[in-house]
Amino acid sequence: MNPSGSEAKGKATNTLSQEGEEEEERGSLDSFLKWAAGLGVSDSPNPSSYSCLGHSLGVAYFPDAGGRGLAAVRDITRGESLLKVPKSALITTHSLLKDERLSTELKAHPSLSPVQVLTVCFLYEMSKGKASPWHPYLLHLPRSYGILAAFGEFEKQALQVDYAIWAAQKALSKAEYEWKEATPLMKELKLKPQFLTFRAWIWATGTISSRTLHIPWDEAGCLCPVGDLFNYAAPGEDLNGFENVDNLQNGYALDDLDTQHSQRLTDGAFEEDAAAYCFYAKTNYKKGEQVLLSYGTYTNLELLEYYGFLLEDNPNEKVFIPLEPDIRSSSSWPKDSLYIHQNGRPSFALMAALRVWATPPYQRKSIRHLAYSGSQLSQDNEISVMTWIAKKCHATLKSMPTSIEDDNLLLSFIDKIQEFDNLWEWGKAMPAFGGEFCNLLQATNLKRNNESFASRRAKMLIDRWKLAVHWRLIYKKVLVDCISYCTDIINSLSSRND
Ligand SMILES: C[S@@+](CC[C@H](N)C(=O)[O-])C[C@H]1O[C@@H](n2cnc3c(N)ncnc32)[C@H](O)[C@@H]1O
Repeated sequence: MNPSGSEAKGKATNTLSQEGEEEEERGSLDSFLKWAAGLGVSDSPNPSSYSCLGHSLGVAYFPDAGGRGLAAVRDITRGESLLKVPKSALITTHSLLKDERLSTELKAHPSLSPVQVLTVCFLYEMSKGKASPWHPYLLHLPRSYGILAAFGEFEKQALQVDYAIWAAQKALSKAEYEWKEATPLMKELKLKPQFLTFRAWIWATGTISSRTLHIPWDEAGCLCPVGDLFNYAAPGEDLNGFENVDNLQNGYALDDLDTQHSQRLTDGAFEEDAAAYCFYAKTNYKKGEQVLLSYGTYTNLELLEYYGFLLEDNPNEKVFIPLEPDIRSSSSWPKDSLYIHQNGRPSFALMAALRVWATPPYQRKSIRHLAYSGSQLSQDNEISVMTWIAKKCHATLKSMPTSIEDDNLLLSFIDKIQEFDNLWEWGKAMPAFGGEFCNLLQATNLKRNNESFASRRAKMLIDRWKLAVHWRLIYKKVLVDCISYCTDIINSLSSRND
């Protein structure tokens, strides 16, 4: 272990393409960790001025789980204190407003939201370059974000599902609106031209949304040097055991347990007594393992929106299928409670709403309380609900432009895409995706004679495309699992009549 704690060995692995980036970054990383130690950040009860890491944690690369992150440099026991970041080291709107010019100019723009203000302050510091007191921190921030607001038309359409496309459009419109509103202030502050662009704004908002931690005194949150190097693990995995076919049929489903398991969703919090952001181990870790933080419960679409990644197995995933308006009007369940869980099981509310809807209107009033308490109404009712869901999932899958097999193939091609020097060569290799390929060409705006995927812009676009394809693939897999689940229930109920 490097004494600075900037490099952890063990289970972390590197890819070849990352090595160059790492080499480039290592210099700034060591000085960043030393700078943070100077601010009192430490993973040890006996802080060192040389590096803030090395006692419990070290920076390492996990290509399949978040890229750069923090690894255990020794065996760690659940509940142990891992890292403390003093209040004075947190980057908040308040700390940034110590800059007099910023503070004065801001007074003339009272309508900007707290997050807009933090974004402007952040870009202002970026624009100051080495003159910013936060320069060592700003230098090591990742340069690209695949957040939903960054999705162009091509990536949006690649999501294939209306509500996801709509969410991407909404994120983009919101970002555009907020950027335009904040631009006069940024001009008055004389930010360098590259920090005035919409691209810079998207990057800054992506950085802020994916790295800020909650603090009680500012709703925009804080940037937390070193504390923001923890990658994410979804909370709630341990609850999967609660749900099985029996208790679902009796009406108990994961969403009802949310209040129980939300008691401790995060493993880091600001502690007034310590005047520091404090991080604790949520589980036991072996030396070399990645230490993860649960930022909160998010569906994959929300993870894409705020963090720019998604999880293949996300216990908090919610998949929505198109529902006829009279299903919603026949019950009072909120729209966002009517979904399918990651394991293919319909949510409690979706089952209750469909049980009522599948009952003749004149009987609904008398059975509603039973359905709302999660009970099956009758065998016939249950079979018709399960049949309806299975058919709906099937029709939804059929209406999508590509199948699960297509998407799996496409994902493996996207992984290999960098091996092709030439876009047209790649296009020939995968005629099955002709339409999507043409759209990619248009989106990258690359001409026949300028065919490389090597440009940073093309690479970022392909990363976002991959995220979109991955998202729709997970969506489809959940529908397939839901069909199997409904079919099993139908078969089991029907066999009772035999
Ligand atoms: C707070 S930062 C974590 C540190 C970050 N990896 C870095 O290099 O600075 C959050 C970002 O890390 C990445 N990330 C975190 N957890 C992840 C995971 N489980 N899978 C993929 N990416 C993840 C995403 O890009 C996310 O926006």
